Amino acid sequence: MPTTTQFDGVIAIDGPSGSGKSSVSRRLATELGAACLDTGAMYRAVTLAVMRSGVSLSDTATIMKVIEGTRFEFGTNPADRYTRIDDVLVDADIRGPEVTGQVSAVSAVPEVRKYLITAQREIIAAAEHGIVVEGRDIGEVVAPDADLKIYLTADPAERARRRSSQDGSDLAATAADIKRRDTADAKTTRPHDAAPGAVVVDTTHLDLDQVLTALHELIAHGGTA
Ligand SMILES: Nc1ncnc2c1ncn2[C@@H]1O[C@H](COP(=O)(O)OP(=O)(O)OP(=O)(O)O)[C@@H](O)[C@H]1O
Ligand SMILES: Nc1ccn([C@H]2C[C@H](O)[C@@H](COP(=O)(O)O)O2)c(=O)n1
Repeated sequence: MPTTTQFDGVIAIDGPSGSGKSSVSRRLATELGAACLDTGAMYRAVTLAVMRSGVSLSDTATIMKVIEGTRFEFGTNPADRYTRIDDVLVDADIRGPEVTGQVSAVSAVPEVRKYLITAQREIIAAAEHGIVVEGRDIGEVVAPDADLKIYLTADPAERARRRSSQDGSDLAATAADIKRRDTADAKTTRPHDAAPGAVVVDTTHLDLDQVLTALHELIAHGGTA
């Protein structure tokens, strides 16, 4: 079992789709007694709200009216992470194929990013006992002064294998979807590159316990390998 390390700062975890950001962030936050923020869930939630509204993705002004008129809530307790839209839990809906197919396009709208980055910084500032924040642009854009920046990655084939064994999806279709999303996300963020100052953790040959052990060692040594 990884050792528990005292930490009450900000940890940024970025990486491509399926690299293990959510699983690792939730466990790390639990072991540190910190909060955790899934920024991908935020992009997914606004995507769902926009899709439900029927607004065209090219109509930025109306998209923003929909988003600003919607109540979003994001739970940051790692034991009880949730996403609500207008008081209704939407965790299953935001991870379904329809939202996954549209989220890169909505995330590419600059006004949407500005809105969510402001919200993310507010949540980070309000965290009282440290926070682990996961996404694609945390170490570079959202929290460039994070105390520790991690770039979590794994071979695309291994990422597809993990995702497909998690949800029972067809391996080839999952690999194609991961590739499509990495390519689409690369137009907006840099899922293939570590942020300046980030430590690269390649998990291709590491299980979750080994990843957690590596992260606790990094925290204990001030972010150096
Ligand atoms: N080191 C690991 N070894 C084995 N399986 C892992 C490892 N890390 C994550 N997994 C598994 O891989 C799958 C994808 O992980 P996870 O959802 O945490 O990735 P993610 O980077 O948050 O993905 P996305 O960006 O698509 O939300 C999960 O089933 C998770 O349990
Ligand atoms: N900081 C972030 C987080 C996520 N996104 C976009 C790109 C992803 O395809 C999508 C969903 O994220 P996931 O739940 O798969 O981690 O949201 C982003 O642009 N910036």
